[in-house]
Amino acid sequence: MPATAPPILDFSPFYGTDAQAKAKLVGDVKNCCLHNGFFQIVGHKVPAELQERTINCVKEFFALPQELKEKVHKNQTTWNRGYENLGSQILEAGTQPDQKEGFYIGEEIPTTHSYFTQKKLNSGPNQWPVGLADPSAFQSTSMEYYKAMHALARDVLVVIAQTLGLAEDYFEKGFTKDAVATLRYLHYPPQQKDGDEKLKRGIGAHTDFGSVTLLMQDEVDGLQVWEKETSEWLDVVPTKGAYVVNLGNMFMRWSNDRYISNLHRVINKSGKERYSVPFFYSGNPDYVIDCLPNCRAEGEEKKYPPITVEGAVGGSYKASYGAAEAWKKELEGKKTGGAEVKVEAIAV
Ligand SMILES: O=C(O)CCC(=O)C(=O)O
Ligand SMILES: [Fe+2]
Repeated sequence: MPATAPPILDFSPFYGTDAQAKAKLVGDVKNCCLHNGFFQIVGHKVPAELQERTINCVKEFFALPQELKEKVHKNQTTWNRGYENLGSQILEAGTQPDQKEGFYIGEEIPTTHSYFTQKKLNSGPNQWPVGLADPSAFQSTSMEYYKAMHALARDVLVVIAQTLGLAEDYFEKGFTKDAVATLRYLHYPPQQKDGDEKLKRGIGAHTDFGSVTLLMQDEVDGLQVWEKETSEWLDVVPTKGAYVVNLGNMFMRWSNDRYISNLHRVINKSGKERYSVPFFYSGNPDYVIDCLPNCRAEGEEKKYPPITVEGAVGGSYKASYGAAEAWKKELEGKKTGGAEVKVEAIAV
């Protein structure tokens, strides 16, 4: 059978009473988690109208004059909220900086909150742009969508718990309490059709850092998922209203590598502007990630020592920005005849 992009699963049985349909959903999700940790869902409860309003916010923000975007630059915070220029991150060693610009949003955490004072995982106040038609609508829509993503992530985790034979509320007992998550608005300008595919990426091949990612794509394609069985990149053709769901590195570690955090990338060769909205669910920063039950055969050792969510997610994040800085220094070095800086392989 030819390899296909992540299957589209109907999530609606999760909200219904049909036990057989629920069991099928759990079985399908399990197969995907074992295969490459990627699936797509329709039949969720996020209103299409809210998705559309959110995508409109994304487009309006990136259409702002550059100086207005830079007024809310994320470098003005140490907690990574706000605008990020094109080319700020390298997610694939050996490629040029990623051809995307972004805007980061998270929980509105006041500077008096312990998450802020203890510098927990990107926690702090958001930065909100000015110059939009209705700045307060941008803010309220963004936060409404952010909350809807939290709810959907928790529902997906209930199903994932069941795929491992765990109680439905397994993750709700601590992991999802006061959980940290990041919503990211992304814009990928069109890349030249004859561009060097090997070196230019919208986002270089990478795996995500956290537990689960929920991605809304607009109608322009470009996302590809690595298929290890056939060694090829499979296009994830956008399906209106669907979420691409994938497991991140922390979940893979948590499951003793039973479930997969898989490589994916974006190359925007469509000739059109591409927009997407990933939501990265990290979890409670103090929660300790230690091999989940039912993830080891009799007598099999744990592969990893326990680590907090903060420890697992925080480190990978820093590495990907360090690589882009190193690349820029290397260029400068070449121009001035200075010493070359080697771009390190990135552990993401
Ligand atoms: O834009 C996309 O389709 C994918 C984005 C992504 O993989 C990421 O931000 O980690
Ligand atoms: Fe990703």
